[in-house]
Amino acid sequence: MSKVLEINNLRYKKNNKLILNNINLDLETGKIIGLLGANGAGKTTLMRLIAGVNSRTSGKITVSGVDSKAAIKSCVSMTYSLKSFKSLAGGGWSKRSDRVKDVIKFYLEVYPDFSLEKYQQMAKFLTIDNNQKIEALSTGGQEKLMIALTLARQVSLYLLDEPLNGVDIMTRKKIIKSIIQWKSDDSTIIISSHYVTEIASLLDDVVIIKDQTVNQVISVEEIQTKYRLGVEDYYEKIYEGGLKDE
Ligand SMILES: Nc1ncnc2c1ncn2[C@@H]1O[C@H](COP(=O)(O)OP(=O)(O)OP(=O)(O)O)[C@@H](O)[C@H]1O
Repeated sequence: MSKVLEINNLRYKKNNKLILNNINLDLETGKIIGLLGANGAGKTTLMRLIAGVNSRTSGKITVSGVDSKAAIKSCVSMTYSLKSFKSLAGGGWSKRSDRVKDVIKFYLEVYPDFSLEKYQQMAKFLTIDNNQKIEALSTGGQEKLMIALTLARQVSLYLLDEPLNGVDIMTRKKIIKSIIQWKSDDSTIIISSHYVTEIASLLDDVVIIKDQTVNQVISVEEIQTKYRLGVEDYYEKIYEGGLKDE
């Protein structure tokens, strides 16, 4: 199986504070990977570094065999908050962004890999109204829109940062179903979430960030067979520092 992501000795400092250190990670194509860690562990930062939104202090990131920021941006699709999107996208769309359909138009212009057909299928499934005003979207409505926009790009790596935050249980289930339904076999999804039990059924592998670095990379199968634990219990034990090899 080919590698979708290789990270070597990644280090990231912000305002003289060390946020991530000595990150080494190899991920194979085709999987759904849970990125787990406590508040402030550095999950969002790691995703932004992979997507090329933040610049690393040192180290190397390779996505689908390419390592320049510009090339990586065309291989990676990440969820952003709609509020922050103006600056991420270099501005411009907010003047036209009254309604969902304006954001779709913006995606079509900016991302040549954006599939309108795939977006429309997901929008139907997630009951997104393309005529709705952006400012009138609820938190769940914004998350659903961001998921549909992100997954409608045809790339090798998707980064879903807390897509279930502030979202009710029915919507969480719908978002999880849409991830399963619209993931292609040759793409990889990294998903961060504090709803560990809810996303567990999606996951092939788990990456745990602790003490500013990658503490664990393990398959869900190994968690279940070797440790006889569910993903959430395993994660809690790692954070408590109490897990020993059997
Ligand atoms: N602009 C900044 N300047 C300084 N420190 C920052 C900045 N942005 C984030 N940090 C710090 O970086 C660390 C990692 O933050 P990050 O948002 O990546 O964590 P996270 O794992 O995504 O957390 P959460 O689960 O709460 O979303 C935190 O300690 C945070 O305070």
